[in-house]
Amino acid sequence: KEKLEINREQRALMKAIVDAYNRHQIPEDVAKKLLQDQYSPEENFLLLTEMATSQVQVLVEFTKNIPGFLSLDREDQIALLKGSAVEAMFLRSAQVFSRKMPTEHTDVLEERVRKSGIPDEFMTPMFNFYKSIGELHMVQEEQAILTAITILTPDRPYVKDPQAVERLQETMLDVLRKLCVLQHPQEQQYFARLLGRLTELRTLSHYHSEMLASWRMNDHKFTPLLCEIWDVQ
Ligand SMILES: O=C(c1ccccc1)c1ccc(-c2nc3ccccc3n2[C@H](C(=O)NC2CCCCC2)C2CCCCC2)cc1
Repeated sequence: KEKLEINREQRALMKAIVDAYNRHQIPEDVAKKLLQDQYSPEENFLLLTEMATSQVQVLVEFTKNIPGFLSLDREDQIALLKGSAVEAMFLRSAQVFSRKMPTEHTDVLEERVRKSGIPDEFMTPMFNFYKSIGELHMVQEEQAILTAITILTPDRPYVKDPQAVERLQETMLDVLRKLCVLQHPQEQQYFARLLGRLTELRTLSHYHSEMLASWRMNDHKFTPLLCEIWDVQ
């Protein structure tokens, strides 16, 4: 029977990641804003670009605290951030959506997102993803480590030393696997289901440039950081 308990080193790794994840929260809670008012597509697009810009800054700070990340090749660090930013944004949006709140608030939030200006053809895959994340009832350690695993994906474009990234990712996967067994002893395949969400996340993120281009309004303005990260303009 392989050793299942999380050893001291893994506990330190997990603590470093969860502390960083909690320290770098999104400043303004977009859900609160959306629950307050119904905005026009233009206002919603502005809200998205503001939220997404601050989230990318938060993501960079979080990533710098992933043990081992800063010892990767500098250009690979950039390639990993660029390659995971959209996925990290959808993952964070899913976590915002599935946060514990009264049912009527979730319904209003869903309505506001549905009517925000995002083209209809993306609604089903996007909300399927949000709901599948919600059903997992992830604890914050799992959310933080899953975000780190998403960032440390070796097969992002332009990564020169994927093996170095794979070594870091495998360390995270091992901690997450043990955490899942400990946190969800009844659900045998919980860890596998969690990883399955990353596949769904990658598929959803492929749409992102069309989602942006067909946001129901014209002359979409982006911040320089988003132009860099989202490959737009
Ligand atoms: O089309 C999208 C897209 C995806 C990738 C690249 C570019 C565009 C695309 C991108 C996010 C959401 C999205 N799904 C959400 C679920 C719940 C709550 C808000 C959500 N949002 C947006 C949002 O602000 N997300 C924050 C969440 C914190 C981290 C930074 C991002 C708002 C923006 C105001 C209008 C309505 C949706 C919905 C759709």
